[in-house]
Amino acid sequence: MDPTKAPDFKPPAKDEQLNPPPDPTSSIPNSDPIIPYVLADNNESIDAPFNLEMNKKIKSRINKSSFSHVGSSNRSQSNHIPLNENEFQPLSADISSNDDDEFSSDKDAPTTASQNDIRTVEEKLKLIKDTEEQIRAIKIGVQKNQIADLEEVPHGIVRQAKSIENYEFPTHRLSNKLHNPNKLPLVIVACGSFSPITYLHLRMFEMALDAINEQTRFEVVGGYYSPVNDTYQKHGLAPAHHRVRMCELACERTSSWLMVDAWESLQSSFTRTAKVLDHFNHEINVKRGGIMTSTGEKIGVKIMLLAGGDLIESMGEPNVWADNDLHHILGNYGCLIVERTGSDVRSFLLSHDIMYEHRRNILIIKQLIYNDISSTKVRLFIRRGMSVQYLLPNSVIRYIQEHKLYINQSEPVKQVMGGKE
Ligand SMILES: Nc1ncnc2c1ncn2[C@@H]1O[C@H](COP(=O)(O)OP(=O)(O)OP(=O)(O)O)[C@@H](O)[C@H]1O
Ligand SMILES: NC(=O)c1ccc[n+]([C@@H]2O[C@H](COP(=O)(O)O)[C@@H](O)[C@H]2O)c1
Repeated sequence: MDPTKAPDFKPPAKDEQLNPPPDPTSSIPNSDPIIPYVLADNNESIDAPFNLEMNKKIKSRINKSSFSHVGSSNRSQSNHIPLNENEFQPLSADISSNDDDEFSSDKDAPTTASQNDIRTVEEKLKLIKDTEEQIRAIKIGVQKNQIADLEEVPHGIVRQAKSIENYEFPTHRLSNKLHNPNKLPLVIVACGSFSPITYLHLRMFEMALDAINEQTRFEVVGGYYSPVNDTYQKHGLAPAHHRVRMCELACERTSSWLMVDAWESLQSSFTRTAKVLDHFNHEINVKRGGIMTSTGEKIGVKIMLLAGGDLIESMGEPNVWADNDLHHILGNYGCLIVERTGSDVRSFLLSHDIMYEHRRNILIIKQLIYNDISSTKVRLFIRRGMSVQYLLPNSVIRYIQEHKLYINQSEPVKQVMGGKE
């Protein structure tokens, strides 16, 4: 739990620079904050549907900005990640009341656009509407990928290497292409112990997926677990290669979009979460050049940290996270926070200066069906010979049994009873 106990942990100094600094080749794509606001959500419930009026304005802006770029040299360089703000779709926050005037005057007096352009705009809007309707029609009911016959996925596929020399970034479920022309790509990364991974950890991603689809203009193109390194001093950590493998078994046979990345676990020491996210940015945006849009252009993928309320609250504890790291994580990437039973994440965000500063890049996800499966309790049940059926996937239970994990450990009563160390 306490990274200050990690062998290489140095207490953060004020204004400390990232040490070592992030890979200089790893430039963060200039991706927009997510919407809607979290604290300033205009009294709307967090699970309110996407604001249609705002959506219309954004679409209108998209059309305008794409027209303004037609023929520009930037646009024709199809292989670069847009780092120039002008090349991105507008922020909801950028759409001011002046824009409202601009939009209404466009409607009344299209003085600058030719008739041809207007037809193209209308056609384009119709295309967007049709695509959205199609997507909406497909999205009603249980999704095909949710009922994929995952039991058919072959057993025994090991994707992650056990040493950094043989490491390869997993991309077998990372989409190559954005499906929705109105959305921006997003990869979700969950950092944690996963000792062992449970159905709660799997559900967290599904909850995040629903929230992103409903409330933001991002399209999820991949999801990753990044199990923490063995040097992270936490009770109950099984060796990293077992935790990676259990995550892999859980993903391969229960999900059609989740993957496990062993990079963090294969490092020689504890890697701060800010650097782990830099690694994902490097692999996805720098090395792969982002993702293809429906128009064949490559754009940067936004990367966000997925975490539970307890992890976020640890950001307020002294000496656990460096301020610079928090600015880096929340400012350049962003955070999806799954509310944990009994924790008041909104009040915490309000009280935490750095979080509040980056609140537009943070989305709180309400658990509509509360799930509080705890890895600590699962380990306890295993030690006591009790059933853990239906708390975690069978393949993971089988693996724990085969490798005799968690049977000879003891953990402080305080941790088992719910008080984190
Ligand atoms: N009940 C929960 N609700 C929401 N998020 C949770 C819950 N339990 C765990 N998480 C989140 O899951 C991620 C991975 O958790 P991690 O495995 O590090 O701890 P844990 O699940 O609390 O396990 P342990 O019991 O070993 O402490 C973290 O972001 C954590 O906040
Ligand atoms: N300074 C940091 O980067 C920092 C501090 C505390 C926890 N973490 C990360 O949070 C995750 C979960 O931690 P816990 O299991 O202790 O809640 C781990 O992946 C850990 O690496 C990072």
